[in-house]
Amino acid sequence: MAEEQQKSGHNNGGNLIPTPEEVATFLPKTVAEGEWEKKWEEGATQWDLGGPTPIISHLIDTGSLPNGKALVPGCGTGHDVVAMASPERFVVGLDISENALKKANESYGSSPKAKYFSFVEEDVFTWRPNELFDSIFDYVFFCAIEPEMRPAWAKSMYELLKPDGELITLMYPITDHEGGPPYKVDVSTYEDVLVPVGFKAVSIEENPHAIATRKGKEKLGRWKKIN
Ligand SMILES: C[S@@+](CC[C@H](N)C(=O)[O-])C[C@H]1O[C@@H](n2cnc3c(N)ncnc32)[C@H](O)[C@@H]1O
Repeated sequence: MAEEQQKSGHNNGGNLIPTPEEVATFLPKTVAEGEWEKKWEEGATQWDLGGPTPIISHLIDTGSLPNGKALVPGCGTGHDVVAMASPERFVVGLDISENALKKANESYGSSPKAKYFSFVEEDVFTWRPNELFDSIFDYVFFCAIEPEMRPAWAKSMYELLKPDGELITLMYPITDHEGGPPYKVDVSTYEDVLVPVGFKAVSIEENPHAIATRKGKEKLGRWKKIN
């Protein structure tokens, strides 16, 4: 059924799942207008933590990140990508911004881990590699896209993962502010788009490792792709 939903672009459970043609009509907003590139050029990147988000280090230390091939969509300067990379886990950091990836390469291009990750300049909504991923980690990407793109985001996550792949969402910001980006989120915001395309929540937990300014505004969601 999930497959049918994807192909049809029909309304399921109140969520419109766009066809690739519809997604293409959204793209001018995020890509052609060059908004993200401008932010990177101007250094208006207040979201950048300057290092990996602490929950990633915790998941690595506790052996709770899947091995295999991992994707970080909207990876920015790639701190999480490099932290996650290991001989057991090859990580692809994807971003549409040439400037973001230039910074990522400047910072990490000569890292001793360089053979375990790569940065790819592509659009999450249209990029479909031949080889699918075992896991995807989304942090500050879901909240950065326009809310009407969320069904297309869910569809992309589904299409980029292997059949039993895992999507890990660090849900942020769980607030009640208006506007964005970042746009406010909550658990149901993710459920509303992930469940109709074929994901099941495995666990949703508070993030005790959030940085001080994000404390109480983050939850870690782990989702399995079911068919
Ligand atoms: C708010 S930043 C977050 C970066 C990083 N995840 C972090 O937490 O530091 C969102 C990133 O998504 C990228 N982005 C926006 N739309 C994208 C798209 N359609 N495909 C790939 N990357 C995209 C932007 O260039 C930007 O680097």
